[in-house]
Amino acid sequence: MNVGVPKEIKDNEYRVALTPGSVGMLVREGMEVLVQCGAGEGSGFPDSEYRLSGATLLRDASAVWERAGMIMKVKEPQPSEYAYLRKDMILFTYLHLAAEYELTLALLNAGTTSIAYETVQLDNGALPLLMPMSEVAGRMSVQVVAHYLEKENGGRGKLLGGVPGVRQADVVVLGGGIVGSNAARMALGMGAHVTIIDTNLDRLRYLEEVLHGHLTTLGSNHQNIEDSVRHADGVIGSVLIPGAKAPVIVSREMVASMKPGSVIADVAIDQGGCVETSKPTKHSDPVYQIHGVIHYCVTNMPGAVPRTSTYALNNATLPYALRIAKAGLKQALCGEASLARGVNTLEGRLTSRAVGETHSLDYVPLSKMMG
Ligand SMILES: NC(=O)C1=CN([C@@H]2O[C@H](COP(=O)(O)OP(=O)(O)OC[C@H]3O[C@@H](n4cnc5c(N)ncnc54)[C@H](O)[C@@H]3O)[C@@H](O)[C@H]2O)C=CC1
Ligand SMILES: CC(=O)C(=O)O
Ligand SMILES: [Mg+2]
Repeated sequence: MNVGVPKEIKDNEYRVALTPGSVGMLVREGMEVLVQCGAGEGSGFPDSEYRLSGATLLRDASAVWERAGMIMKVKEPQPSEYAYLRKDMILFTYLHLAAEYELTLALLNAGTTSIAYETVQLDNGALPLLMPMSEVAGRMSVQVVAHYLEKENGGRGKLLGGVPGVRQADVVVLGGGIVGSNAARMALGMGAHVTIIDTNLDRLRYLEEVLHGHLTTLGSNHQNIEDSVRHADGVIGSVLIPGAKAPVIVSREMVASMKPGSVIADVAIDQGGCVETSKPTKHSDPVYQIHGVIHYCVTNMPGAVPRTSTYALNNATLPYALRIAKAGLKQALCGEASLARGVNTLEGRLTSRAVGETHSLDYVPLSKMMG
């Protein structure tokens, strides 16, 4: 099977789907790997390293898309890439289809088989291909909050950790999963007071045990969210229902109750966001204000630290890519339930229940299509 790696074209997206080292692994297994010239530059990998690893370098994105049996990307295809989608190809990348109606239709109309990194799911519920980027985004979100709390950046001029004799900042983390726990660890490390709110009480028990510092854990309900958000200097949105649109748990009224110059980083924006006033932003124009509250809603946060993110992503995706490329898709899906859960569309049919329910589209369970 040919594996193709086009250059990412989303705003300020510097990650690349395969490192030269990963290309070498695929080539050693007998695959041809087609890499677009310049695809790795943003992550610090020149074309020469890909050539040494055995990749075939192609100048145009169209040539990579046309010749590859499996396209590996980082971000969901952008509208200008929809024309490349075909029936006889596998697309393996982040997709976030619950927040991408047009892309969902484009995949269905083209008959493309797509596997979303973020819905590959182990039997215990863990999301192994989302996890590394959630670790990055969770850690970054605290840098974001600290940055925008500074006066010159529009914030209320508060230091996360305070100083002796002056109260530290209050950071509220909505959803204590991978993003949330990484955010909490960073914020606690900087001396902030952190409140983590989650529906999963076992998760809160665990977090209370492993995290140290000024930490409060709260069950997720309207009252707890309203009270916490009102007093927060920073709010980090990190709830997820895998594959589905994020539940909106912070209302416009709650945002209006926050102090001017406080900051919301809605990391869950790639699934639609968990704050009523959130709308997607780009690295080139990352924030806007509503009710005097700074909103940061960048959908590809890890793209800003590509050297870390590309390696972290490859650690997780390469074993799956090797399995698909070696065994072929059908065989790989039969042998690997976690990968089968990642399939969102198969040959023009929607196989994700969560996406079907979000967009009111018919879906067919994968098991029915595989016979
Ligand atoms: N903007 C960006 O660049 C990035 C965004 N993300 C996104 O961040 C979000 C979170 O991802 P992960 O932490 O990996 O997910 P996760 O599954 O590890 O954690 C989600 C947590 O939300 C909790 N939750 C669900 N409903 C809730 C509710 N109503 N109230 C409170 N808690 C609730 C769950 O119990 C779980 O603990 C996802 O949408 C993911 O795609 C991840 C990486 C980068
Ligand atoms: C998960 C995701 O959307 C990202 O890493 O950009
Ligand atoms: Mg998106």
